[in-house]
Amino acid sequence: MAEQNSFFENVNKNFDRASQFTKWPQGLLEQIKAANSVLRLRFPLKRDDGSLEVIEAYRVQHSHHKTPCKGGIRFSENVDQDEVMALAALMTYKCAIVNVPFAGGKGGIKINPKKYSEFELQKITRRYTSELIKKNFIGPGIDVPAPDYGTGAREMAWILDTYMSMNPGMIDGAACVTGKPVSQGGVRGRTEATGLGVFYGVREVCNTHKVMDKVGLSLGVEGKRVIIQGLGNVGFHSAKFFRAFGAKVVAIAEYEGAIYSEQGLNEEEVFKHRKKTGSILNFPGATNLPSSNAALETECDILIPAALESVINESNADRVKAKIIGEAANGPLTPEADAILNAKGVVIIPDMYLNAGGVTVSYFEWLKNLSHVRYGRMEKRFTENMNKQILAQLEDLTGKKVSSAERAFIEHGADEVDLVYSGLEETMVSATREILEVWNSNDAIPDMRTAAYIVAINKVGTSYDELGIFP
Ligand SMILES: NC(=O)c1ccc[n+]([C@@H]2O[C@H](COP(=O)([O-])OP(=O)(O)OC[C@H]3O[C@@H](n4cnc5c(N)ncnc54)[C@H](O)[C@@H]3O)[C@@H](O)[C@H]2O)c1
Repeated sequence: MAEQNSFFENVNKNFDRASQFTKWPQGLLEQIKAANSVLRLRFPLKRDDGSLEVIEAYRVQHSHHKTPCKGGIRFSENVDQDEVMALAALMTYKCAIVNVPFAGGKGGIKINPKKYSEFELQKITRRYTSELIKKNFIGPGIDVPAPDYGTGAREMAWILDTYMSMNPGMIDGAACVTGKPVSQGGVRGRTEATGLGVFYGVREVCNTHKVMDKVGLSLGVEGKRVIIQGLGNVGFHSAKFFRAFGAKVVAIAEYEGAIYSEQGLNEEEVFKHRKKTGSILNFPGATNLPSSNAALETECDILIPAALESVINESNADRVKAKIIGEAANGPLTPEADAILNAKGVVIIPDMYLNAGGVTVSYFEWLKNLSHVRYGRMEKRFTENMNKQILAQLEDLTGKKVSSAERAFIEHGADEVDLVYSGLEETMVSATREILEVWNSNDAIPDMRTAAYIVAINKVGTSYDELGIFP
């Protein structure tokens, strides 16, 4: 097997393939690709047993064509500078595609969070935040972190508290980080946003005749057999929405193994079982697959890798049987796997926009924090009846059923979660259509990933073009 490229090289390889379909000069393309600012940190942690350990961490601001930079913070043993640069680059392209006015950033701390106590994790997070503050790598208008692999609302609250302690009285301070608990300025719907966005994006692709004819499947997600890799934040919520909208989750993989059930798995029950027993295996009514990776190679309509990068590569791509792959994780396919699967006619819905639900809803949270408004429930009481009438009239007028998010929004009034869901749905549907339109516009564009990169490069390129080059 040939030596694998690094993750950042893979991102740039995809970029280069797409850039041939754009009009931008080579120099500008090189600037768009480059990771502008890379912060490499080493700091000490005093562990609970009194010993000292050196912690390795990064924050990368990939681009500054818009501010602030935006991107999650990952806690994982695999973190290195290259990975964080790649993830930050993907954030730049992702934000451009979904028209979120941020540039890409990403952070990473090279730890396995399971090996540290809660107190130690808090110390690591707070020290990391203080380093970001000192180096001007965090702030509502500078760079705004969010959750990613291995982190969640708890860590975001620690970041907020550290930021506010070191910037007392700052009126917009809550906007320094997103994905916070709702009680700390977070927004309802952020936790499930990435998984819901994955669902909306895949559903829109599944509603497209051209794609479904190509892969030989009937229209719609209903009844489709789905496999999910990784039952974390993104995988769990993707599974939840696929099931809720009539698809069947036939297999779920975690790092310790994978389970299969032709009848379909309930992700909530699987999650509880894993919590109780410490393993996904031996779930009542399901069969254990021979290995975790076997799930990737099991027959299904839609495969959702929602764990980590490069899980589908040259060594296993030809055994993948899915007809559609929805890249919920960042970079789950290497370019070699991409080529093998494209040659087999598989439709791959690319990470750089499919998992944009998180950053889209983070944008809503950031706006909420800056505007100091509360997307409240007051309006709900006053508008409920009126909205029911609007719903009936809308269905009469258009002669078709309104979407579930529209229905929720209209029936229940301007509830925060409804606003978030409908905003997210509109964003994902428009982005999918824009990418499919570019893909269909030129037979030489090989796949959806290339089309998505073309959309992103054109938007970032236009920004540079209009702003001019300083000085
Ligand atoms: N959280 C977000 O809002 C968000 C947004 C955009 C993209 N993403 C991407 O989605 C992916 C998952 O992120 P997350 O936030 O859900 O992380 P998470 O930590 O909540 O969950 C990841 C899960 O994957 C499992 N896993 C790890 N290796 C595995 C393997 N080899 N096989 C099967 N399962 C494995 C882990 O045990 C964990 O349960 C990452 O690539 C991340 O960058 C996350």
